[in-house]
Amino acid sequence: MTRIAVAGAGAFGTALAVALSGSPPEDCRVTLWGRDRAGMARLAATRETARLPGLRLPPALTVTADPEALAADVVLLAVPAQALRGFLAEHRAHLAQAMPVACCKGIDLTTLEGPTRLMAAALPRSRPAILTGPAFAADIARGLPTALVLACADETLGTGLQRLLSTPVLRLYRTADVVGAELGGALKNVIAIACGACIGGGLGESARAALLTRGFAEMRRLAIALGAEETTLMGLSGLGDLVLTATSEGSRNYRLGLALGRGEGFDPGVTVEGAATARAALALGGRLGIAMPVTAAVAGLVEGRLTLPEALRVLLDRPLRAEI
Ligand SMILES: NC(=O)c1ccc[n+]([C@@H]2O[C@H](COP(=O)([O-])OP(=O)(O)OC[C@H]3O[C@@H](n4cnc5c(N)ncnc54)[C@H](O)[C@@H]3O)[C@@H](O)[C@H]2O)c1
Ligand SMILES: O=P(O)(O)OC[C@H](O)CO
Repeated sequence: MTRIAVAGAGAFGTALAVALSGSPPEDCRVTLWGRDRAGMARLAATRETARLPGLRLPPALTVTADPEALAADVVLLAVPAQALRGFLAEHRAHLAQAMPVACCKGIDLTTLEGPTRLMAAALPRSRPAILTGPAFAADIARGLPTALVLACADETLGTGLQRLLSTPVLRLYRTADVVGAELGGALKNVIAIACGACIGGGLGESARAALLTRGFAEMRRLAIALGAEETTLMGLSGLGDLVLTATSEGSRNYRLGLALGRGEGFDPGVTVEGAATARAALALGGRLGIAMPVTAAVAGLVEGRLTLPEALRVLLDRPLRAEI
């Protein structure tokens, strides 16, 4: 019997748990763990969650707030990237024997490290993996067809996880390029905020295409300098996720951008990974001497240091250059 635990009962964790328990491989049990005891008791009773309206949890899915559930064979970590370090520190003992799979997209603002480095530091005996790519939780939960990428440096473990976590409609590709997969997922959120601000500010779809493309060039530059392979960035986690997130109001990052562009407020309780990651990526770019003008504009916007017209002027006033 393989025990899969999903840690984090937000939109993505719940969607993954639902997808995996809807058609579990033989001899597999799926448990959704959340930290909020009252909330998890309510979820167990009602089988419904406000995070995914209209969804009913399948009967095969166990939900709990008991941290013992984290002592599973495979644990999918679907907590926000900025919460991952704290989560790992708090639950290190339970996770010690597990195969951890990051399911979050971001760069930790304090350490400037991605989820798999944080996992390797907290759980030194583990071989961390990451599951990422273009998919909204609501689409996965509804059983719509989606494709993600599973990255693990150990090819045997990666192949096992790919089989375990694929379903008839959730198709997993595999890569050994963990750095590329996690940076593709983290950095696309920053560019999605820029694209949302562009549309929210009435700058037009042509400007958005330019931002998306030049933002992608920036993503590739930083990721490759940090050890990623270019092909990974051209795949599902990178271009694929950027296209989804930078063009859809289903994305929270894009919606934050829309609000910034329109000069409207935005609920600070909503998980928007790109806001902190813009600052982290800018710091990494500074450390490596990599120009990141779109990321700098996003960091300036989210911190309130720049208005949209100011950010636009900075981008347009840059010296003319070759397209690389
Ligand atoms: N929602 C999506 O469509 C989607 C798709 C792909 C990837 N992701 C990624 O999944 C991650 C989680 O996003 P989400 O959409 O589930 O967000 P969410 O806001 O819906 O849920 C986050 C959950 O994490 C829990 N949490 C926060 N800090 C915690 C901590 N220290 N310990 C334990 N639990 C904690 C919260 O209580 C909440 O239940 C993000 O990195 C996001 O980029 C989301
Ligand atoms: O709602 P967002 O902006 O966090 O995007 C969700 C996923 O990352 C899309 O792949």
